[in-house]
Amino acid sequence: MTPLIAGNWKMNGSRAALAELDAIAAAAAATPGVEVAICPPFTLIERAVARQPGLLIGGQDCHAEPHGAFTGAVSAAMLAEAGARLAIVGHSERRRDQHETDAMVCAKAEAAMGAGLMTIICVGETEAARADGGTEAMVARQLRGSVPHSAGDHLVIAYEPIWAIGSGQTPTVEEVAGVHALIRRSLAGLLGETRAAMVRILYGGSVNAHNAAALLAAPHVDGALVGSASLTAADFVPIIEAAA
Ligand SMILES: O=C(CO)COP(=O)(O)O
Repeated sequence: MTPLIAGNWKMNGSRAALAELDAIAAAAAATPGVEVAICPPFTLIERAVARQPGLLIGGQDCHAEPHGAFTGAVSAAMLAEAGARLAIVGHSERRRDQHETDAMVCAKAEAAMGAGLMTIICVGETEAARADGGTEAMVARQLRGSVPHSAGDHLVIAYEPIWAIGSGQTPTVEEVAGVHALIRRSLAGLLGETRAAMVRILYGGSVNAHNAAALLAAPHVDGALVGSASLTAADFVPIIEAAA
């Protein structure tokens, strides 16, 4: 399986920051065995695609409906028309701040796949669930609710423990391997063994140049979803290289 290293710029970046894509694209071209994606804010997608057409450029969200009276929202088809080839849905920051439920995330994922976009569905436990030993139950429940039954090879899952995002803390490599194995088993139950085997499962949460190699070497870790360390080529390129 080709590893995927995806950067989520969140609400960061500017036209000037797109200059970082040049060195990122060069690193991606030099490591053909690794797929590299950047998800900038919506407003930068077209320029990012124009600047580096070889990179996979994506959106950080999409609406479940194709069009209509949804002020502030962007549909999956609009992302695709802007040149995006993937979409992140169900990021924990949107589940928290926009109150997105599993059902809403599932509808967004269906819309994104319907528009032909590679679709990264994010799951991950809260700190409280982890403290109670509830990590696997929470992740399995999110998968059951968020993964469309029709999902095929466009599907990517990102396991992002909420407490690890932006905190500098990560689970141990063994813990990550355990949750990724659970995700693979859950997907097999939802989609069947054959389709589940094709789904890339990314780890996200405080991935950096120092911890990437160990995390990416864990079983069932097929790439990374990177936040702050994707904002500059200096931080992101070593993570791409660690996946090679
Ligand atoms: O939320 C994340 C990516 O989607 C992870 O963010 P950080 O890499 O900044 O912890």
